[in-house]
Amino acid sequence: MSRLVVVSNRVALPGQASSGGLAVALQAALEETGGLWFGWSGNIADDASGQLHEQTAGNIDYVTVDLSRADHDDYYNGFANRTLWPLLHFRMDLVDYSRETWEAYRRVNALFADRLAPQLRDDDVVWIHDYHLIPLASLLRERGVRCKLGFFLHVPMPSSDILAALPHHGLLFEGLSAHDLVGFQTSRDLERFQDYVRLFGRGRVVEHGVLETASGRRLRAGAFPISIDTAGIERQAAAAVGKSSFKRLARSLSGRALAIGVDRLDYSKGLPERFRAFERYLQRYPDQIGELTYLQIAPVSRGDVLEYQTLRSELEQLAGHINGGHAEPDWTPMRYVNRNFPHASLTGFYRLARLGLVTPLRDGMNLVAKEYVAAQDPEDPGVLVLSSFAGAARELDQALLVNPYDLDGVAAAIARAVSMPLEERRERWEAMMACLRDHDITDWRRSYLQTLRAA
Ligand SMILES: O=P(O)(O)OC[C@H]1O[C@H](O[C@H]2O[C@H](CO)[C@@H](O)[C@H](O)[C@H]2O)[C@H](O)[C@@H](O)[C@@H]1O
Ligand SMILES: O=c1ccn([C@@H]2O[C@H](COP(=O)(O)OP(=O)(O)O)[C@@H](O)[C@H]2O)c(=O)[nH]1
Repeated sequence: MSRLVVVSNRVALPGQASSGGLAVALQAALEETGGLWFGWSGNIADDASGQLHEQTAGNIDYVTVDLSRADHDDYYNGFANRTLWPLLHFRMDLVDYSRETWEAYRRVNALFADRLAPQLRDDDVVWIHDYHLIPLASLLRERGVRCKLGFFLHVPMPSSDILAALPHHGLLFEGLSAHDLVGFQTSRDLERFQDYVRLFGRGRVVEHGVLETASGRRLRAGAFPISIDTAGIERQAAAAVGKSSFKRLARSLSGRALAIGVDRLDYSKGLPERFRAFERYLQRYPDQIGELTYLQIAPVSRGDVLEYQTLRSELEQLAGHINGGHAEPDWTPMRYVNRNFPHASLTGFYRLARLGLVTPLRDGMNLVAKEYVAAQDPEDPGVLVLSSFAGAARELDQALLVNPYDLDGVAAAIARAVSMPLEERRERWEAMMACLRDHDITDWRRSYLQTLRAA
């Protein structure tokens, strides 16, 4: 069997806490097959980019690259997270484009190609991940790499009119054609990409899932919804009940129900809207006052980026406002925590929560939604309130689906979840769990790699 080489900006190095879905999912996928994981080391070097680090843990070899402060600022904080991230999440109002950060993005991709190419063998299968590394495959081909190259986009693919607003969009997205397979989270993302190729990319859709570029090269494209280690999360959640973190949280609730949200502190996650919807729930359902405590875990993410700093201040203000206006001497409606928790604790928190609140404005998939479902007690499962704009909503359609912009609708879903009878909770949970058992992380990895190998 050929070696699997995974390439991503974020690498879950052994012993490091990581709160992003990509790192969590790739760790699980690589543990099954072994292979090489290549990406950014997480270090910011004083002088130049490019220092390599190598280590091995279990069946995974890690090769990572340091970035200089300037490259990190312009490539990661800049073009990746202030240009592409908002663009791909339908937020043109937040897109900040400059030629300087675009050049840095290309420079860092070229650096990755320079460092990775000598490590590759012709029979490797290379799987490149996400918007940070769109040009990498064409740069590897320029360096003589001949092995299979696949790409997976973890974030949404927006409408082609939005993509076309990006200067140099042609140059950027044509780079995808150097792959043998391009994967998306949902069939909607795939359809929107095909529209782009047809309308703006000077290419054509030969048939659904087969594209021909302007230069005549053919590639495959498909939808491969990412998932979780369903059985592992089930086991972890059942075991978490005996842990002190679970018991402390349970005791602190004094018999009240718990609603939980777990999100990186990111504007795509719809946190201000969710906080406001929770306040709307407190205002509209006075008979339920004091019955539900809302815990929001929101580890700080991309904290050097202005928009994320502004969001953090906004959320602190909102949480203070909601608690100031609605708390009782013996009860605080919401708890807002900026710490990162390991899965061993999180899965217990999910299980304790009667209600999982996952209401992003846009999200490629959202693994938290899937983890919340997998962590439930089959005898007494909680209810998932899920945004229709998360990729996960395509599969978890037995959740209470909401429009995160509709605060009254989200408030009503919270009230409904609090009082939902056990029988209905079980029915909904069983349907969602059946889907997660059939489509877990192993299924995702296998179906993508089988398609890539056959492409
Ligand atoms: O690496 P960071 O900048 O710290 O950000 C964390 C990750 O965020 C994004 O995750 C996406 O991937 C998840 C798994 O497929 C998906 O469920 C979620 O909807 C996406 O937002 C980002 O795409 C990753 O590259 C980051 O590592
Ligand atoms: O304190 C935390 C917060 C989040 N996560 C994990 O980070 C991932 C978040 O992935 P998701 O797809 O929901 O969103 P992303 O952050 O990748 O956009 C999930 O596996 C969470 O369990 C974690 O381990 N600890």
